[in-house]
Amino acid sequence: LLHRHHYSYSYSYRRRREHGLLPLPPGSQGMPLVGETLRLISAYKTEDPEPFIDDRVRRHGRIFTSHVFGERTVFSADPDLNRAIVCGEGRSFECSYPSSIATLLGRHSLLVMKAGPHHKRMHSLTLTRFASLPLLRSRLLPDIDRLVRLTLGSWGDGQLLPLLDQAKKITFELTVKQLMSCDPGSWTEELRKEYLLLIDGFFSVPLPSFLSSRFTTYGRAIRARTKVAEALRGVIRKRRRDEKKDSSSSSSPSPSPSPSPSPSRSREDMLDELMDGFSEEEIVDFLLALLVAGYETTPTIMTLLVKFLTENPRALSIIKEEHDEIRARKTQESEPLQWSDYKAMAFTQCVINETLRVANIISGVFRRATTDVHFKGYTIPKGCKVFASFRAVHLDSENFKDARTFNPWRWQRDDENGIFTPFGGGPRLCPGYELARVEISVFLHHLVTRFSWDVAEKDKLVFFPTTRTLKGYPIIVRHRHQKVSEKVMR
Ligand code: HEM
Repeated sequence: LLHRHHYSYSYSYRRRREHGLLPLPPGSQGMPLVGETLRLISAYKTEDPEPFIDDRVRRHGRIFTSHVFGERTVFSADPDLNRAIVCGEGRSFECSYPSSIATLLGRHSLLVMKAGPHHKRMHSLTLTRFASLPLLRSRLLPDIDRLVRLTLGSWGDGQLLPLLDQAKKITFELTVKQLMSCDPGSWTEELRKEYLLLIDGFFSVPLPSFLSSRFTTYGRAIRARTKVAEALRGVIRKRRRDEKKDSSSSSSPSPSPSPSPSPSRSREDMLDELMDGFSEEEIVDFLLALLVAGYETTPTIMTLLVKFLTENPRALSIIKEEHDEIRARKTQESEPLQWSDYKAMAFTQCVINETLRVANIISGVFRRATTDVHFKGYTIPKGCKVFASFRAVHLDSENFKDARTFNPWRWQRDDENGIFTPFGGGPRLCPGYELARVEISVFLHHLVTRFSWDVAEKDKLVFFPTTRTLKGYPIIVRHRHQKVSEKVMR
C-alpha cells in the first residue's frame, strides 16, 4: 500500500510529462499514509492564522499539492483559482465531504447535495427565506431584535458569561424561530443540548461502526442525530395535522398545546414552504443542516468581533458612538430597531468584514475535480481533491495592505475586487450571508448600548478544528447605568 501511494503519484507525474501535459502543482507528499495531516493539525493549533499554507506558498507558490486526510489535495491560495473552483461547481468541480459528515447531516441536506437542478431549487428556496430584503426587513429583523433583547435582558450586573455560549444560544433560538416559528423554551433548550453533541461529531474521528460505541464522540453524535431528527419529525407531523384541521374547518385554527413548539407560529416560515412536495425525510435533513450551518459560524464571529473590539479601544469607542446615536433617536429604551437603523450601522459593517477577513470561521472549501482542470500552467487531475483557501487570500499582503493587522478602517476605502469571499461564491454561495450580518449587528447594538465588559480570563485563538477561542471568551458584564440618550446629548 505504501509503495502504491508513492508510485501512483510519481507515475501520474511522469505520465503527464511524457505526454507533454501540464504538471501537477508542486508540493510534497509528507510521510507515507498520514502525508502532511499531522503537520497541518499541529500548525493550526497555534495562534498563527495561516502557518501551514504560508510555509508552502513560500516554497512552492500559491497553488501547491499536499497529502492530507488520506488524499492528495491541491491547495489554492490564488484568488483566480478559488473563483474558478467555486464557480465551476457542477461543471468541473463538485463538493466533497467525508462520509462521516454526510452521515451526520443526512443525504438530503443542502450542504452535501451535489450541484444540479434539485440543489438549485433548494438553494434558491433558502435564499428567498433568508436573503430576501422584504422578509429581512419585515419579519427577520423584528424577531432577531426581540430574541437578542430577551437573552441580554437576563444578564445580571457583574455576571460572568462565556460569550460564545450565549451567542450560540441566541443564534440557535433565532434559527429555530425562522425555520419553524418556535419560540424559545425548554423544548428548544433540550434540542440545543442534543445539537451540541451532534456538532462535536463533525470534529471527531469516526471509527468503523462495529467499533463506534455509545461512548465515542462520533457514536454520541449519531445518537444525538437520531433524537434531533425525531424531534423535527414531531414538529412536521403536528404541522400536517394542523393543516388538515385548517382545511377541514373554515374557522381560524386553534393553537395546539405544548410540549411541541410554539403556538405562536405563523404560516409563513421555512417549514411551510417545505410541506408541499417534500418527504418527511427530506424536510428533516434540510432543517437539520440549516441549523448546523448557522450554529458554528455566526456565534463565533459575534464572539471574535467582541474580542477584537476589546483589544482595539479606538474601534470600540467608534462602535459605541455609532450605536448610542441610533439608540438616542428612540423615544423609549425598548423601542425596536428598524431597517433604517441597521443601514446606519456603517462602521459596524467594517468591523464585521474585518473580523471575517482575519479570522473567518470557514477558512475555505473542499471540492473534487470532476474533469482534468488546466490552470496557470498546472493540471489538477480528474478525481483530485482541492482546497480553495479563502483565508489565505484574505491574509495575503498582495491583496490587503498590512494583511495580518486588524484594521476595520480599511473597509471605508478598500474596494476588494471580488477577492473577499467569506461566504463562498458560485452556486453554493452561503444563503445566510445577509441574515448573519443582521444577527451580528443587532447583537452588537444591544451589547454595547446596554453593557460594558471586562475580559474574565485570558483566552487563546486557535484555528483547528475550527477558528475558535479555547475558553469561549469569558467576560464579566456590567450594566451601563447612564442613559445612552443623555450621554449622546452632552
Ligand atoms: C458569519 C456567518 C457565516 C459564514 C462565514 C458562512 C459561510 C459559508 C460559506 C463559506 C459557505 C460555502 C460552503 C461551500 O461552498 O461549500 C456557506 C454555505 C452555506 N451556509 Fe453559511 N455562513 C454563515 C452563516 C450562515 C447562516 C446564518 C446560515 C443559515 C441560514 C447559513 C447557511 C448556509 C447553507 C445552507 C450553506 C450551504 C449552501 C449550499 O451548499 O448550497 N450560513 N456558508
